[in-house]
Amino acid sequence: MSGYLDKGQWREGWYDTHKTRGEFVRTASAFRHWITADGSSGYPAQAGRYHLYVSLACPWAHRTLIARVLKGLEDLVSVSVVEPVMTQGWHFSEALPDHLHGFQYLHQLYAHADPAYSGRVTVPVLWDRQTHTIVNNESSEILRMFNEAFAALARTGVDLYPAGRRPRIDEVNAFVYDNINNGVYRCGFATEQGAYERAYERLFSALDRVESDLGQQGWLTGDSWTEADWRLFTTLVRFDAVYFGHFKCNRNRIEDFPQLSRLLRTLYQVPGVAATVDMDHIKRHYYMSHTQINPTRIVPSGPQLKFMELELAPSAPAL
Ligand SMILES: N[C@@H](CCC(=O)N[C@@H](CS)C(=O)NCC(=O)O)C(=O)O
Repeated sequence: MSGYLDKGQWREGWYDTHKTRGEFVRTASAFRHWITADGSSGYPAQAGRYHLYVSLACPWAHRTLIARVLKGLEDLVSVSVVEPVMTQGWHFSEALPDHLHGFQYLHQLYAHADPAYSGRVTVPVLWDRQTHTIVNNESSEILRMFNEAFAALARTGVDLYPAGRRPRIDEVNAFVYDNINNGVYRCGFATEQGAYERAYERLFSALDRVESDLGQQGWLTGDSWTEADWRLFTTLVRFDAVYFGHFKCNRNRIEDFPQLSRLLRTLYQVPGVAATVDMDHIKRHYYMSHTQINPTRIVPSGPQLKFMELELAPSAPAL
């Protein structure tokens, strides 16, 4: 079961959708410090200083793991992975330990950063070994920091947010976030029929629009991928296995959209990316953690996912 911290104390509980007429409204991330190349923010980009906490199930955390791999930051930024099924929220185990503090629960990390913290305990979390605090727990910002602040230290010259395309990337990100990334959650976590139906219409009309745009230009913002494509990818990769059934996003599968499934297959093939996709964590997390949606906690055996059956390029490294 999930919950939240109330002045540093753990409490069980889910999002209260009564106040919002059955609609799921995501809360804003609380830690918003910024790592810079020159350290003027107090958080300089340095090898070995920062530690990333992720769930392999979570699409927001997934963006940061992908950026870490594409930039080649594996030796610079270390990682701990939480267990996929929630008990007192995200937690660790012998198999998946907290490499830095040996905590049992992620909420202990939040309370360690701020003993009076009130709010949800979410992944991803970027931790600073030097100041012993959470630098940032907002995935879109961690992604940008990995891209920009670490550029000089990175193993690759990949630029996920090229200067000339920023306005277009920002525009696409806003549309994809509101309607698709968060849109699937709005369907799945709706607690009234009307709220669900509105979310469903909005989600599929957005997918139709992206499908048609992709037919014109190949990638979301031009002739090569950027962070905008990767931010869509983490939702596409979970869609047929989880959102279609568990979140009732079932007008079509991604497999039924020629352009969206092409994008999914192509991005999945980029070296290093397949190792960041853990379908077992993804399925177990959603089907076993959201007992308000799936009380039996049975994890479906299917579907067969064609994009995962393709042979990978031999250079793909492990996570
Ligand atoms: N705005 C955050 C959202 C992160 C988020 O909602 N993560 C989910 C997992 S997919 C989480 O940790 N939820 C736990 C909870 O809300 O209790 C981000 O993008 O980093």
